[in-house]
Amino acid sequence: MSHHHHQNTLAVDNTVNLLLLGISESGKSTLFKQVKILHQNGYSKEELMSFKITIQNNLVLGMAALIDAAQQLNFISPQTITQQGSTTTTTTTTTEDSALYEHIATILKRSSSADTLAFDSTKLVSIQYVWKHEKIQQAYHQRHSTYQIIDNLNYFLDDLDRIGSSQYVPTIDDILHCRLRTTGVHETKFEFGGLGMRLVDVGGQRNQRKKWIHVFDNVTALIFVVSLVEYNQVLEEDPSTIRMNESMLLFEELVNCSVFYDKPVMLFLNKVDSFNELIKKVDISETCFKDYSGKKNSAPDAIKFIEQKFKSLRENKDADVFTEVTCAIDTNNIRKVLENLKTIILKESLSSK
Ligand SMILES: Nc1nc2c(ncn2[C@@H]2O[C@H](COP(=O)(O)OP(=O)(O)OP(=O)(O)O)[C@@H](O)[C@H]2O)c(=O)[nH]1
Ligand SMILES: [Mg+2]
Repeated sequence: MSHHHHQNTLAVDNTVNLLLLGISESGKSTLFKQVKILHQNGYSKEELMSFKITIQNNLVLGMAALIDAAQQLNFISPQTITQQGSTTTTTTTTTEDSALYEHIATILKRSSSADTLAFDSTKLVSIQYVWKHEKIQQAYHQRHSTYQIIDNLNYFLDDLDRIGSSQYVPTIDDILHCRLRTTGVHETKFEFGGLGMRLVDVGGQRNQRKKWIHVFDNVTALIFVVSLVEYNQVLEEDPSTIRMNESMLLFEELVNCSVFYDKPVMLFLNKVDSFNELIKKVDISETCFKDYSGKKNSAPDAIKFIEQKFKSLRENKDADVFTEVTCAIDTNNIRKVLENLKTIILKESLSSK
């Protein structure tokens, strides 16, 4: 095949334009980070340090969300904490309980003027105490689907001594585990097996999606990212909607619109590591897949089912949906996934005329 054939699907400058789309927290930016690790220069010390604040915010905001959830689920009493973070309980509590509420108050304390909850090292002991507390652990492992806890909170909380130290420099693993919501449009270019690639990352929350239209020109392939644990999570923007349902609606809308109708579509079923744990506790038929009649608590069966659900949404039956089950925080996994992606892109661009 001659190079002329590439021109049909690749952009005029022979660049492969890849678009990462999907709802919030599906893992788009984590994949974007992997490209930097695998195909660009990785992270310099300065770049690693720039994540320190994000990680510390993950710690304290994550803890606050967990405390809130523990109250809502009645693991700890809700009346005891005021907005200012002081305890107001007058009921008799055990010594252990009053220690817990004091530490909670310390974590939720806001610096005098600013009203945002911020990290400072004086909160470390309290974060450690509260995280280890039995009731908080129970709340965390309840994994109830109606509250918002960032995915990898335990990763950071279990390593508090390292992360809280004044000498702390974030590692690559820390970067891959931390959570920073994307706003706006981010693009990066890299060379991969003789191909020039351009990868675009956008924010997935509802209020970010109106910006997507601006990146729909000259797309080579769509990479739609779904977090497999979404079946047990609700949207932050709209707690009455199960995330997986939002993902399916969005996928259906995108793959059937004229921009992507004939384009290669890659479906990344992400967070398989967390999914493999969750599926043991919560079956997909308990939440958004009431029609699932496969083997209960079986990861492979559930994944197959979810894959079929998504695939069936594509109206263009001449076009495939290429599925990859991924773990975006695992660099070796993403190395293989990107190899497969390249193979598919090359095959597709050759076969389309
Ligand atoms: N355990 C685990 N965590 C993951 C995986 N992929 C992403 N995460 C975590 O999930 C969280 C959200 O990932 P992001 O990449 O920021 O999600 P996003 O799709 O860019 O979200 P928006 O920018 O809001 O659209 C981060 O804390 C990631 O570390 C995975 O495969 N396994
Ligand atoms: Mg993002």
